[in-house]
Amino acid sequence: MSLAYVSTRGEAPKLGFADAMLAGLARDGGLYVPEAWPTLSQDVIAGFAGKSYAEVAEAVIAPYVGDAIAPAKLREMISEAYAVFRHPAVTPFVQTGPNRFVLELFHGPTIAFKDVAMQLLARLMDHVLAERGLRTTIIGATSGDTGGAAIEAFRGRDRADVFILMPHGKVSEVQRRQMTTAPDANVHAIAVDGSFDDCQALLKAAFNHHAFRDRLALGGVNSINWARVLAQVVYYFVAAVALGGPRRAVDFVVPTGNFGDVFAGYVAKRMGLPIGRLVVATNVNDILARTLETGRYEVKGVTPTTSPSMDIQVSSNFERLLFDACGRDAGVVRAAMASLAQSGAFTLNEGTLANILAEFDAGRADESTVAQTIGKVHRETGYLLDPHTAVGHAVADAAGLDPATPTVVLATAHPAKFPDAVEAASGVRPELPAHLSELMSAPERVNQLPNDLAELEAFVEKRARIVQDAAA
Ligand SMILES: Cc1ncc(COP(=O)(O)O)c(C=O)c1O
Ligand SMILES: N[C@@H](CCOP(=O)(O)O)C(=O)O
Repeated sequence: MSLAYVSTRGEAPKLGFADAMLAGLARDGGLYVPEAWPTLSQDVIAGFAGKSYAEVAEAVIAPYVGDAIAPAKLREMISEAYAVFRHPAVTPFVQTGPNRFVLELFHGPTIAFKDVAMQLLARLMDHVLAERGLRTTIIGATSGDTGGAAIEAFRGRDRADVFILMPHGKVSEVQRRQMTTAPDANVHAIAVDGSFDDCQALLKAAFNHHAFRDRLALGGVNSINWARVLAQVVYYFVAAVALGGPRRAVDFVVPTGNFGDVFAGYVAKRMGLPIGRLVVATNVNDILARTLETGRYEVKGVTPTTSPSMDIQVSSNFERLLFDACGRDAGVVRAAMASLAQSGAFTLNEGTLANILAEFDAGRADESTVAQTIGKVHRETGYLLDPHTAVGHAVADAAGLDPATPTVVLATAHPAKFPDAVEAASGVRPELPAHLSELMSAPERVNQLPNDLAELEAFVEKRARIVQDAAA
């Protein structure tokens, strides 16, 4: 049997795994979550020691998939997805201090952690679409990394057209080129005049326009899609077990923007993984740190930083945490989201905030701290952090964590994605891995659009093959 998935806003139909994955956003604007958290026994978790990444992935993911995909097919897709990674461990560690470990999540094709989930998601979606004889039109929003990973994972696939919205002029050159140099006809990079939050709002508005959504069979590859978050749960198990779990707890510090990655850590904990603290690390765009300090989630303007992928104010997956932390009362979530839409803020009640603080800590790192951290870690260990990982490393330094507990900082991007910031902080210009050697000279193809839903919809309608098929 497949688990049922419910919307955080309680007004969309319950779906099985495959339908929730194809739906992306729930029809009531909410996010799908499993009706209950599957758990793994401590013996099963202990048994992950010595297993390959793909084997652990199968054990963690299968309970969420149930009979929606045949087990042998699921195993095959997982094995293929992680075979494309350039490191045999898929997500190896580097030690940067006593009991401090950096978990490198950037050995996939686009050298950011998004590949870990996207390589699997593309295969899962393709499989389900092929079984059903369907096509999808994917709209994605990116602050820099999701877009490149999605384009790489879906390019050339016959069943999906992909439209990626990026904030014009606000991603790094490497990130932009990863989105604009794919020659495949089924992928479209769109530079929007606005911020990532504008891109994500456009995406959600397109999904909430049901006539458009249905005509185009819209699909999502952002962390609004439950399957994206699910695939990210795996590396928490892999990392914790490598450091002695489940016999001892491990703390995780997670560079955070849209709250998908750290929410995946929360899911791992709900499943039975002994995680000590989950630390939300933000740059100066610190809505999440402020929310945990004050109980008030309040959107302010976005400040550009050297960690542009985390220049986010409206942090989509916080809605999933809110749903759990308020006792899964969809009415509370609806009220909070209505208040957010109306006044740009909502306030958590005491019990909900206490439930969140029981699991999470938070901290922020400003720009000079990020630069100092890159320089210091490089001087002391020879290791180059990217600016997003440096946010995590700096927050870990200040978080007051128990020194006897291993701390894992998630390394979410390769430093060569942000060479200017890394060079300025360390004096060393990081080189792109060899497989990206053509990237900086390949011709670019990009479309520019205003921050306007009607224009976006017209652009997509004109190019999506699903519309052309229907007209033929
Ligand atoms: C390099 C990098 N680090 C951290 C984050 C933040 O992750 P999340 O949005 O899952 O919180 C992102 C964007 O998602 C990113 O691209
Ligand atoms: N930082 C992300 C923003 C989108 O996050 P997602 O996890 O919801 O896809 C990016 O790099 O695009």
